[in-house]
Amino acid sequence: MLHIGLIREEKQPHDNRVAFTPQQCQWIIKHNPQVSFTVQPSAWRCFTDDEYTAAGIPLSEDLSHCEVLLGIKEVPAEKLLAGKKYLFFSHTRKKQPHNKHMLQTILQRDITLIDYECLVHEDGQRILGFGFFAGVVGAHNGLLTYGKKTGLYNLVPVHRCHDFKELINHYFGAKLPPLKIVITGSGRVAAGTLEVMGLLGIKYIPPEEFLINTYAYPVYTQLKAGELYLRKTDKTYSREDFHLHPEQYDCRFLPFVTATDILMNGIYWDHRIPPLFTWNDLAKDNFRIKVIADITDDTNGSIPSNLGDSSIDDPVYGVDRHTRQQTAPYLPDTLDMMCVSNLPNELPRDASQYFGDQLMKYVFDELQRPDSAVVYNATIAHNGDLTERFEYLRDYVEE
Ligand SMILES: NC(=O)c1ccc[n+]([C@@H]2O[C@H](COP(=O)([O-])OP(=O)(O)OC[C@H]3O[C@@H](n4cnc5c(N)ncnc54)[C@H](O)[C@@H]3O)[C@@H](O)[C@H]2O)c1
Repeated sequence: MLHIGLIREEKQPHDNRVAFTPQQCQWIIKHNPQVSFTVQPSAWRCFTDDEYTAAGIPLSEDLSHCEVLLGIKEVPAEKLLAGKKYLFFSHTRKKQPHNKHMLQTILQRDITLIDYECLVHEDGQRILGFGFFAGVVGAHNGLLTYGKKTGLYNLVPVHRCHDFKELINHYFGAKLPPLKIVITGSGRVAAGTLEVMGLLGIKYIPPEEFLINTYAYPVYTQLKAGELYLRKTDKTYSREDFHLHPEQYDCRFLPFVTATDILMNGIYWDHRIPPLFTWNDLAKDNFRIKVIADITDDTNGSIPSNLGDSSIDDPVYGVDRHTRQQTAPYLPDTLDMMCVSNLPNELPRDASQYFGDQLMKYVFDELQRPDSAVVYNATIAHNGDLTERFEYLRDYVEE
């Protein structure tokens, strides 16, 4: 038998997502009679204890009989059970200082830690992630903010909806004014934003036409890395080369600041990649963008006016384009920034189901194979010792 426990999220503030929904647990047990689930009760999980009970999944505070424990966020050190195999997002692989004590405890307690973030397909693409629903919520929030700012229309906040289906119902009959939206990126976040464009019937326009034309209806364009960056020396773009040497590329976004009302930013970014525009560009009269949904969300990162995270309850702040200071949002001359860092928590039931689907399809069988390379490559600690791939964390845990 394989006993799997779904742990309660204990990190503050409490996360409301879960690795498997009640229906997914039910489905797995039906098709894998050798597997059992136990769920630790939780008052803040997006699926209630009663929903698990109704699906025939037992609840128990005590998970000591489970070999595998599934969570989402980091587990507080004092809650870690010795000798268990844990899967969660540990945020330790970049030696994050705030998680050092947790990893030290994992090693002391002979725990095996498999990090979701390190589970990748053969081509290096990540198997698990919440980006799609971050994109959905981010795009919605960008549109909602623009509606509030201009007073032209109203949208309901996503977290007031029970789930994505209810959100889609709100879209029936929604009529948006003519507005121009730029979406950046081509990953899961971008896919989520495109979903919202499709649901609202916002029309795609190729970038070169978007730049010069005006439209009587809402439109969007998408800028992928190939359209955003050019190598300084020969004005070409090669994906492989860009990933290796992004500092050798210029960003070509600038013309779009004069032709765009809402920017939905979903690119991959690190500090070597040039920002989309500068503070000086922002202060110019021809800067047209009124709202930025910065889903990528790096403080002073790809968007210089990202002055830090906002929250689901208070998602938008204004930025004065001249003083560079944070202000109240929705003022006539502010640039309004939506910089929520945990967007999928606004649609936790759908985000959890999507996550669980990927986990079921691509990880579940691997977990039961003793020689799985996919699992091995994501195993940071095995029975209380760092694995070879993660040996580079030794100085971090021994500091
Ligand atoms: N605000 C939120 O709640 C939230 C939630 C999820 C993700 N995010 C952020 O959104 C951004 C995009 O996430 P995603 O899920 O779409 O990512 P993804 O992994 O699905 O896609 C990233 C894109 O960037 C490209 N890329 C990958 N490595 C790269 C490199 N080294 N250099 C340049 N490009 C590279 C990939 O080819 C892909 O097109 C990330 O910064 C992520 O942290 C934010």
